[in-house]
Amino acid sequence: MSRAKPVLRGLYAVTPDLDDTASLCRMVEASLRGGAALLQYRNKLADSRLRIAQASALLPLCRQYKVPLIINDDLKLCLALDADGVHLGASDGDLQAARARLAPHQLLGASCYDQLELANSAAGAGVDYIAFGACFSSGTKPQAVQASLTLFQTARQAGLPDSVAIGGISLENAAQAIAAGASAIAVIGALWNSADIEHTARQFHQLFTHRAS
Ligand SMILES: Cc1ncc(COP(=O)(O)OP(=O)(O)O)c(N)n1
Ligand SMILES: Cc1nc(C(=O)O)sc1CCOP(=O)(O)O
Ligand SMILES: [Mg+2]
Repeated sequence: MSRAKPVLRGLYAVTPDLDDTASLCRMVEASLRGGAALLQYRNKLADSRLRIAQASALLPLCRQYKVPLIINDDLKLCLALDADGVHLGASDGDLQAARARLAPHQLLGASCYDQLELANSAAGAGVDYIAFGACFSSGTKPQAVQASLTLFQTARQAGLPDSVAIGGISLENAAQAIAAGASAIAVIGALWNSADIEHTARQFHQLFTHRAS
């Protein structure tokens, strides 16, 4: 049976660098209860054994909530687990080669930073979404380049794939990124550092359900 491609809209929760897998799963489940639409497994501090263990633990949780699990950086891990997609940045491998190895239902996302040229070439390589950032100043990645919110509308008008806003997204500024044309908002700090992850995820989610488009 062929599997449909997930819709890319809403809160895109990106995991924190946690080595305690049980805590990670509890936090992720709270975000899923709150309505996270996509989950990215990203752990920049874990070795490959821990990454395999954590992604393997998150996959059944995501399946239970019918939320796609996207693996950051690691196409091989995505393929080994039959996860729902992979996110690649500029130094994480060739997008066209990744597209060729992924099944049609698996998502491919690409970081485009502040560069429309990268978005154009990512689109040519067959990505499902492009990500622009940092949209705001990011505590997680303070060195990230700043990306203008005008990129979202320009990308949309150029017929490029759906775009994700990342970098410093909070409950205070997320509506600006959505109004600018972002289909999804990728969040680390403002979600996982909040006192009530489920409630915070729900508030992000509601930013999408309370508007027409
Ligand atoms: C949705 C999304 N957008 C951008 C990134 C950043 O990717 P990259 O530039 O490869 O940096 P790292 O996340 O690998 O540090 C992302 N992960 N997700
Ligand atoms: C992983 C990442 N990539 C970025 C980019 O600009 O490409 S900004 C970023 C960090 C996002 O974390 P927070 O929501 O805590 O700012
Ligand atoms: Mg990367």
